[in-house]
Amino acid sequence: MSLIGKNISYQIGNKQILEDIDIEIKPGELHVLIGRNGAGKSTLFHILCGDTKLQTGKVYCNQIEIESYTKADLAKTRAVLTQDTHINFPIPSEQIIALGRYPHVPDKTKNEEIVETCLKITNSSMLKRQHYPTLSGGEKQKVNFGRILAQVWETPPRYLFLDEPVSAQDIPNQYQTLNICRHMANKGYAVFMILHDLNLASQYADRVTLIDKGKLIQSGTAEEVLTTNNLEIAFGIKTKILKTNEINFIIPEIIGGPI
Ligand SMILES: Nc1ncnc2c1ncn2[C@@H]1O[C@H](COP(=O)(O)OP(=O)(O)OP(=O)(O)O)[C@@H](O)[C@H]1O
Repeated sequence: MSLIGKNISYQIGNKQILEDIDIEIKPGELHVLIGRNGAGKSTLFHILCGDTKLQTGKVYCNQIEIESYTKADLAKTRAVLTQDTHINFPIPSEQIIALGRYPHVPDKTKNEEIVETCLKITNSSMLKRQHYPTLSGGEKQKVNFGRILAQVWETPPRYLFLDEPVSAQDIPNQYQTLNICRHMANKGYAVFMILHDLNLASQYADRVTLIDKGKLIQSGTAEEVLTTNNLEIAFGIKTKILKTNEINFIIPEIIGGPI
């Protein structure tokens, strides 16, 4: 059981966005995709989760081509947190989380229990009756995280796809979100996320995949991939790596100056 992308290439007009990428997302692993703005992370992410149609290459989810899944089966197999969820009507936050249960058998008691659990673990219980459009950016992100947890809250292995899940969050909420992701991976879920914070990647990832200009640079443990050499190739920055007992901290050289 795993999600495998093979020889994935993608082009828009004359622009090559992705070139011959091979990648595997495994249950039990927290896998972080990193790279510069425009490197092709979101494009790859949306191809792997089945939201963007393949041009070249294949994606197999549990040995079955992702394109042969029905929308309903895919929704039970993997949940996707994107960066923006625009909802402008006055719907209570708990109903947003309840949307995650929509693909499943309508078991009212069980679904209500799952929604309550997902409100609780994302620290969103106090927001449950507040209308979604009135939430702050970080609160919306937590509620949407709760929604995708509710969507795959069944027996693992299932897949969680998260595009910059902590981009709007303060430090305690960042750790809370990533601790939940860690817990889900430990339970046997496959967790695949895009992160820009290299130190969070270093701290939480079992596997890091680094891409640059649509090409795979390296995939491996954080220690193998987050090297001064790779970071200079992909980000064009010089870094120092501070090794501690817990993690390797990446300290970038301050670049740029006043305009
Ligand atoms: N419709 C389009 N026409 C032209 N170029 C496009 C189009 N859609 C995406 N691109 C380009 O594809 C490249 C990859 O985009 P993508 O969103 O995958 O990057 P990313 O690594 O997720 O970046 P970021 O970190 O900024 O979110 C970018 O250079 C982007 O400008």
